[in-house]
Amino acid sequence: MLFHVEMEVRIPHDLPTERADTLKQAERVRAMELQGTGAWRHLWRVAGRYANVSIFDVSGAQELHDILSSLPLFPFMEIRVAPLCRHPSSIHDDDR
Ligand SMILES: O=C(O)C[C@H]1C=CC(=O)O1
Repeated sequence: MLFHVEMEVRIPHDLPTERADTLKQAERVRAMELQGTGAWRHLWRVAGRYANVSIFDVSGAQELHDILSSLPLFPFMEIRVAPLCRHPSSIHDDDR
């Protein structure tokens, strides 16, 4: 099942830089792992914002929640999720 996910990162200004950098590095490693498994199918930076737009391909809402809530930056992210289904006019075979 596909989900459109938008993540906005809001790291508090009083979080020590070292801690923030460690979390960002851990997030990067985890994001790359999840892309490798196919669960995190697409990842784009939103221009001009510390935000991304992503497509997740997971079994359902519970798996998506488990993945998102275990991300290192999860405590500092505002996340919006939209479930996706196939568009009848899509010409792409992998839109499901
Ligand atoms: O930078 C972000 O958008 C937040 C997060 C998502 C992937 C990653 O590496 O960090």
